[in-house]
Amino acid sequence: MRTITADLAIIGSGSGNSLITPFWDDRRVVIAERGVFGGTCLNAGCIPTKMYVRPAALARSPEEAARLGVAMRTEAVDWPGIRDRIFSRIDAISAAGERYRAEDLDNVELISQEVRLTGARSFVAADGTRVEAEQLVIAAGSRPVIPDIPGIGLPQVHTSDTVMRLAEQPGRVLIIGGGYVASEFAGIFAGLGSEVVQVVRGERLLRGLDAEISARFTAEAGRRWDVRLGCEVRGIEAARGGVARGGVTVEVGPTARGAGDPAEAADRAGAADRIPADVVLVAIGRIPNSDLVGAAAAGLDLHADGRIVVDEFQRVRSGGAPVTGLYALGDVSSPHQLKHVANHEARVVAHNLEHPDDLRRSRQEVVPAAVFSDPELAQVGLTEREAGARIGAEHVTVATQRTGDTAYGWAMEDSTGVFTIVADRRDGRILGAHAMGYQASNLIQVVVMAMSFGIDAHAAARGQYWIHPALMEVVENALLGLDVPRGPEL
Ligand SMILES: Cc1cc2nc3c(=O)[nH]c(=O)nc-3n(C[C@H](O)[C@H](O)[C@H](O)COP(=O)(O)OP(=O)(O)OC[C@H]3O[C@@H](n4cnc5c(N)ncnc54)[C@H](O)[C@@H]3O)c2cc1C
Ligand SMILES: NC(=O)c1ccc[n+]([C@@H]2O[C@H](COP(=O)([O-])OP(=O)(O)OC[C@H]3O[C@@H](n4cnc5c(N)ncnc54)[C@H](O)[C@@H]3O)[C@@H](O)[C@H]2O)c1
Repeated sequence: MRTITADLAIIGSGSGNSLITPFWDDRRVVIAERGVFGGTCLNAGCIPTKMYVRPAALARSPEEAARLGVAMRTEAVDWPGIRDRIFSRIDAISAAGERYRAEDLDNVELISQEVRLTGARSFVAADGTRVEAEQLVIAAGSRPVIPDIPGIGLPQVHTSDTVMRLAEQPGRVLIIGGGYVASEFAGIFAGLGSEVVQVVRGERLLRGLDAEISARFTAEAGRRWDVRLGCEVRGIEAARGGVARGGVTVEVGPTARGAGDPAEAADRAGAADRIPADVVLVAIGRIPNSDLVGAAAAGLDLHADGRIVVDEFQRVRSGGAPVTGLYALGDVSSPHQLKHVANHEARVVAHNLEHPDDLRRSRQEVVPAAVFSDPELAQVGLTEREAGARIGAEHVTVATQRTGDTAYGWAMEDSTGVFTIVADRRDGRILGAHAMGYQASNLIQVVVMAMSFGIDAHAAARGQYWIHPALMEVVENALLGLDVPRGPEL
């Protein structure tokens, strides 16, 4: 069997692909990829989902237009056309990236197979090819969790990996889960006109977000699609006729968990709905692919949830100590599972590979996130409760601005948008922000910038002009609503 000796070996072609900088032009690099080249974000994650979000927003715009006195109608949604537009672009980028790595670069070898670690800086591919490297990076990502439910293997059951490539738009989608993926797809399918039933174990959607925003979003989602809170899927069966295009029947009942006494638990277990659906989407979290690379067998330290343990320089730990020349980045090691975090870590690792005597730390203090659902959500930093626990509730000041109470909100007749900022009342330091509504992911970036560069709330509000009457005045007003010390003004 062949053994390749490399200066750098990378497992995973998502964020890992960006590590091959010009520095490696005269050095030997191996990159292994078991699936589609380019990883999750490009092929089945951020990019295609957001390319569906836009047509979904357009398709549901008649509802908003009617509020403003414009009568519009969505004539039709061309799912195959939308799908093919999205994937003709994406598949071409993936194929070109693969070709470039496999054929155009003499110093890079692409191994299109699953590989498993045989040591700290070596691995073996499925066909027996061995790779021994001076430095190795594990950028193996994560994959959807599949629950152990009867019928889970039916062809109508999908994950985010497959649901965007359906041959036709489903009439009715049943979505299991209340997190990011579930809430984004619920918004997409409902916007495009599919009936959506979202089955959630807890009492709120997106429970990881600020409690107020999560409660407001749960209420908004319930107005747009059928949200079954406190429920679980007990089984999925192929429908015997009745459901168009060979769908399924899904048994959904209240969660037995949390029922106080056994009689109530028994009642809950007995009650169940049988819900027909064309497609079931499972979206209950993602597990790190550390098992696929054989991280435990190679002696690498793992967190309880399967993530590889790294230090602040992204060096992998084994027996508590960092392993020289072995790094991990992205979903396989990060608690965030966000592409902008994986990209940042890849930039840090790229530097550290090239400068082993001058290591850089990855910075995780101010990590924003957005959920591109309907309505859109965004967050950064601490919630009010977390801030209270951190600095004492008496030092926390919070202001919430409704979009509907600003000039742009009047123009939109907005009734959903809110922007909340949490700060330290002693010095105006911004601790967090939580937003829901139109363009929430863009609006929050101003706060991300203030937090990243240490601009206090009053300086952010009054140290610059805010264009009037732009939507961004929502953020200005939230900043002005905080009880913080006032400094110089523009
Ligand atoms: C539906 C969806 C929507 C998302 N939307 C957003 C968003 O809007 N914004 C955002 O910030 N994040 C989003 N994310 C999260 C984002 O996609 C991930 O955080 C990011 O892609 C992780 O990058 P990565 O490089 O760590 O892993 P990946 O891109 O998953 O790359 C890992 C690669 O390693 C390969 N691999 C694994 N094991 C092996 C092995 N043993 N041998 C060889 N190859 C192997 C895998 O096949 C994979 O291609 C979304 C995720 C999903 C699922
Ligand atoms: N816009 C974005 O940035 C974006 C979009 C999609 C995904 N992502 C990333 O991908 C990650 C994974 O997304 P996700 O939505 O799969 O996970 P998630 O962690 O966001 O949500 C998982 C949901 O499933 C529920 N759940 C867990 N186990 C369950 C079970 N056995 N039965 C029923 N429900 C169960 C949880 O309570 C939760 O509501 C996210 O955490 C996020 O970091 C980001």
